[in-house]
Amino acid sequence: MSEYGRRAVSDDYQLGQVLGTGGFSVVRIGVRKEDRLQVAIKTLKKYGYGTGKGKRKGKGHAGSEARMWQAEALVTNEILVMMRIVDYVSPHPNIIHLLDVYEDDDAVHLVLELCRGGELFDRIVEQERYSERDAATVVGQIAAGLAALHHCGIVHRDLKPENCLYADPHPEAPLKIMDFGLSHIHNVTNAVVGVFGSMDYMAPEQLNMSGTMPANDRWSLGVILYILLCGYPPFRAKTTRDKQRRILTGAYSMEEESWGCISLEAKELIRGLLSVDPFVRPSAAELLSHPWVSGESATRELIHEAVFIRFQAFNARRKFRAAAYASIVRTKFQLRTKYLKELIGDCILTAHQMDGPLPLKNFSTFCAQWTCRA
Ligand SMILES: Nc1ncnc2c1ncn2[C@@H]1O[C@H](COP(=O)(O)OP(=O)(O)OP(=O)(O)O)[C@@H](O)[C@H]1O
Repeated sequence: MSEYGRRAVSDDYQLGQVLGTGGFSVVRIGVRKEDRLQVAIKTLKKYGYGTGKGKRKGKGHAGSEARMWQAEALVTNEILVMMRIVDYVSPHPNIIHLLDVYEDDDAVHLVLELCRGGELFDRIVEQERYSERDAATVVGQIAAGLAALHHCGIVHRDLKPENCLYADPHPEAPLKIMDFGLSHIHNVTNAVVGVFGSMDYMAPEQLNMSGTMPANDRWSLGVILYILLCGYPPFRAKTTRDKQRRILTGAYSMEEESWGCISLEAKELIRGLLSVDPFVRPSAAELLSHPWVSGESATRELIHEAVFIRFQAFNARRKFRAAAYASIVRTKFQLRTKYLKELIGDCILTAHQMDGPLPLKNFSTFCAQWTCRA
C-alpha cells in the first residue's frame, strides 16, 4: 500500500474516462504516472455519518441520517473486504486485484487492476454461439475464485454476471470476480449489509435471512449457469412475492424444449447448485473436480440457436435496466440504496407469510429503519 492517507491519488495517477457509476461509487480509468500502467480507480464517497462531516443541516432528518449511516457501512465493508483479499487471496487469477488505496476528506479511492475484457454476459453475446464447454469454463473460473474467497472466510453475497469481468479482450483471458461491497466476513461485516442483495441471484437462506455462508455464492453460480444454458433466469414471476416464494421453495423447471439438448451432467449440476438445502450444494472442491466443469464431459457442440437468441434478449434487457438505474442515481441520493439492489426489506417478506425462519424478530422494523424507500 502507498503512504495511506498522505498522498493524493492525483499525485500518482492521471484520472481519465469514467468506466461506470455504482450505487456509491464512480470508477475511472487511471494511468500511473511512474510507469504509465493503466488501472481502474474506484472512488467511494464518504458520507460523513458520525464525523459531523456531510451531515444535513436542520432538524430531525432521521431518514437521511439512517441512509448516510447505511451508505457508510457499505463503503467501509467494501474496503475491509478488499483489505482481507490483499492479505489472504491476492494474487488470484479469478479475483480482482487491489493495487493501492488513497484517502482524502471526501472519499476513499481503491486502485484496482483494470479489466478491459468486458462483463461476462456481454462477451458471450459477442460470440457467434457458444457451447456447454464454454459455459463449463465460466463455471470453473468462478468456482476457483469462490474457493479462494471462501477459504479465507469471505462470502461474496452478490455474485452475478455484472460482477464478473474479463481481464482483457483475449479469448483466453481470466474471468475476475469483483465488487465486494455486499460481501460478508464473520464478526467484521455490519449486519445492515446483509439486508441488501440482488434477489434474482439470491439463495433462499439469504432471502429469508436465515444464513450467510459460502453455499450462498454457489446458489448464485447455479443461477448464472442456468441462464447460460437456456437464456432465461430460473425464477420468474409477475410479482416480487411470487418470485420470493419460488426462490424459497426452489420452484424452477428444466422442462422447456431446449433443455432436451442439454447434457444430463449439466442438469444434475444445476439441480445440485439450486438445492434449497444449502448443505446439499456441491462444495467448491467438488465443483472444481466435477467432470462437466473440468471439461471432460461438457460438449463442444453449439448451444441451441433459440437459447442464444433468448440470451441476447435477456442481456439487452439487463443492460437497459442498469443504464436506466444509473441515470437515476446520478441525480438522486435517496435512490442509491434502492438502486444498489432490490432490497429484500422493500419486498414485504415476513416469516409468517413465507414459512421461513427469520433470525431477526423485528425484521420489518429493522428494514423500515434501515432501508431506503424511493
Ligand atoms: N476494475 C475494473 N475494471 C474495469 N471496469 C470496472 C472495474 N471496476 C468496476 N468497473 C466498472 O465500473 C462500473 C461501476 O462499478 P461498481 O463496482 O462501482 O458499481 P456497480 O457494481 O455497477 O454498482 P453497485 O456497486 O452499486 O452494485 C461497472 O460497470 C463496472 O463494470
